[in-house]
Amino acid sequence: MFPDLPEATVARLPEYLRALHGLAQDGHDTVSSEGLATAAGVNSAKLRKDLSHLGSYGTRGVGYDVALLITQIEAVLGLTKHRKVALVGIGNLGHALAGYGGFASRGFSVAALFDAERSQIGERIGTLVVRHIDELAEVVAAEGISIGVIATPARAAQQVADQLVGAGVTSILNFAPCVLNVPSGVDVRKVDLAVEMQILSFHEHRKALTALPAPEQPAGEATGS
Ligand SMILES: NC(=O)c1ccc[n+]([C@@H]2O[C@H](COP(=O)([O-])OP(=O)(O)OC[C@H]3O[C@@H](n4cnc5c(N)ncnc54)[C@H](O)[C@@H]3O)[C@@H](O)[C@H]2O)c1
Repeated sequence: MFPDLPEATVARLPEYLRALHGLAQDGHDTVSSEGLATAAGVNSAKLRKDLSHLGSYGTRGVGYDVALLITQIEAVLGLTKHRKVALVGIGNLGHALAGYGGFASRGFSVAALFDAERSQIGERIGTLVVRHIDELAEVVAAEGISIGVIATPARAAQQVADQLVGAGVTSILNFAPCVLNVPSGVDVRKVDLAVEMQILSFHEHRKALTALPAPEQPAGEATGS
């Protein structure tokens, strides 16, 4: 289904979905492309093109049906199926992710927690208990887990990725700052806050440079035509 959907469009669909859920909660039945674009933080021409890939064009003068568009986007993203996630590495970040209650309403549940450190094993976080990484394969199979989240130090991440793949996980979200090698058929997404900060640093740097006063022209030199 939707084999030609551009990756950039796929990346924007969750933003549209978030905006649509907000509109629905506020009692809106329909929304214009401009209204949805503003709520999602993209430009409206891009939004219309993205949604046309789904066969959704809206109605002239009315806009998009909010409930219908939510259903269409959830179907494309495969969110009609609740997905179970295994979280590996229950340190600072792992604790924050394990305790975050916002995943369930977005179609996911953290179904199992793993760590390699004996002192962490057995800790209860919410309704889950941290298990040893050696139990990964057994739990992934029993729970039907398809997504793994890596929140270990970078030095352990490749080994953990191999264990996840070996256990049958086919999608990995990697928080460790390193590149993972995985077989074809396994999808990896990376989240790196430091990279986002470095991009913002670039913009700060550029703003500072463009704000500098133009160098003074030497006396007597022509300044233009
Ligand atoms: N992406 C981001 O925005 C972001 C932000 C903060 C941290 N990080 C990264 O996330 C990772 C975790 O950071 P943290 O501060 O929570 O680290 P941490 O040291 O507090 O926790 C890491 C956990 O991984 C466990 N671990 C180590 N090797 C393991 C293995 N082979 N199998 C299972 N568990 C193992 C450790 O026992 C520990 O509990 C790091 O790679 C860090 O760089 C990413």
